[in-house]
Amino acid sequence: MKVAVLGAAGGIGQALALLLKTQLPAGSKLSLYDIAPVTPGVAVDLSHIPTDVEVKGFAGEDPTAALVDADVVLMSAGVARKPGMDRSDLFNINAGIVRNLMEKVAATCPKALVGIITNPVNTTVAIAAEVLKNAGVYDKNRLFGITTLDVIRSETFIAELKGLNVADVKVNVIGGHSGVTILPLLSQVEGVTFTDEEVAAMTTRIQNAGTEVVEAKAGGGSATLSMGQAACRFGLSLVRGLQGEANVVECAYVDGGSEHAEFFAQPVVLGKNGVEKVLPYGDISAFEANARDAMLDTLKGDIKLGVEFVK
Ligand SMILES: NC(=O)C1=CN([C@@H]2O[C@H](COP(=O)(O)OP(=O)(O)OC[C@H]3O[C@@H](n4cnc5c(N)ncnc54)[C@H](O)[C@@H]3O)[C@@H](O)[C@H]2O)C=CC1
Ligand SMILES: O=C([O-])CC(=O)C(=O)O
Repeated sequence: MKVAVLGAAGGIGQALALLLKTQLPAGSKLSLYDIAPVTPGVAVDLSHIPTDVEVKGFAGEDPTAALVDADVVLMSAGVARKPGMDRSDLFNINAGIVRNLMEKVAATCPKALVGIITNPVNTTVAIAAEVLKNAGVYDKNRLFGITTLDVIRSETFIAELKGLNVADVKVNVIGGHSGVTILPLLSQVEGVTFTDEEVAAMTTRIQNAGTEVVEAKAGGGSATLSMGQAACRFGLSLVRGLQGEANVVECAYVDGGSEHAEFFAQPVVLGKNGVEKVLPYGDISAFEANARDAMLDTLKGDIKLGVEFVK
């Protein structure tokens, strides 16, 4: 199994690469690419960790060498937010970066499962899809926006509030990955009840959790370590699905035939070809149905921006 990380010298990329080096199955290959010249050095550094995962690093303008024979590509290349910015403010720089890297993915490893981390995810995934379509290699089951950070935050915050073991808390988060498009389905959390006030406050906290980190880092970037963990969990789930493990389920932002929008985050079963099955997200409360309906104009606008950028 070969996993390529694009943006591997960055805050997320280095954390993710470390976790993958220690957690990928024995015999895997880890391929690190970043425009930054330090990247081969990051690979040398990781290669001294005694696990059976071979690490190679590539720098410069062209990611092709890193992408050859990749089964999974995880992309965090781009710029991150500073206080006062929205994720959508990253579009001007990151849209072009994602487009250019996806052109290389389409040409070099068109069958790879691709997980997009680079923000604004609601839009960059649409950009990636358009590039793959233009190259004639689009397979909707192989492209994912990684929204796992919203899931692990929800699980952490709920466990804290209710005094639970976080390992026992499972939450689906649907929609997209910015502000009001992030919708945790708190009504479905087993064995937990929330007051209306708790639902409103918890939903807002989860939606603003990225900003919480951006402000706490005070100009030093956005979530990197928790995102490294989230992307590692999602990447390992992709690998487990590819290896034929049954019942691997994650929420992800996919082109899954949703009635709500062209791309919509919801639970999916992962398998040998990426999305094996899109799962219904189940019964939701009136509060959640209102929030879902209220997000759709924003989400569809974000997607349209990505489609139009490539066209
Ligand atoms: N999906 C999610 O839940 C989350 C997404 N993000 C996003 O992930 C992205 C990366 O964040 P960080 O790692 O904190 O940023 P960072 O600035 O620490 O790292 C980004 C890396 O991308 C590299 N890069 C820039 N242009 C490139 C190109 N053309 N080709 C290859 N590499 C290139 C840079 O050299 C740098 O090493 C941001 O867009 C951020 O908003 C961050 C947190 C959560
Ligand atoms: O908020 C940001 O800019 C980074 C991000 O996507 C997150 O932490 O969820």
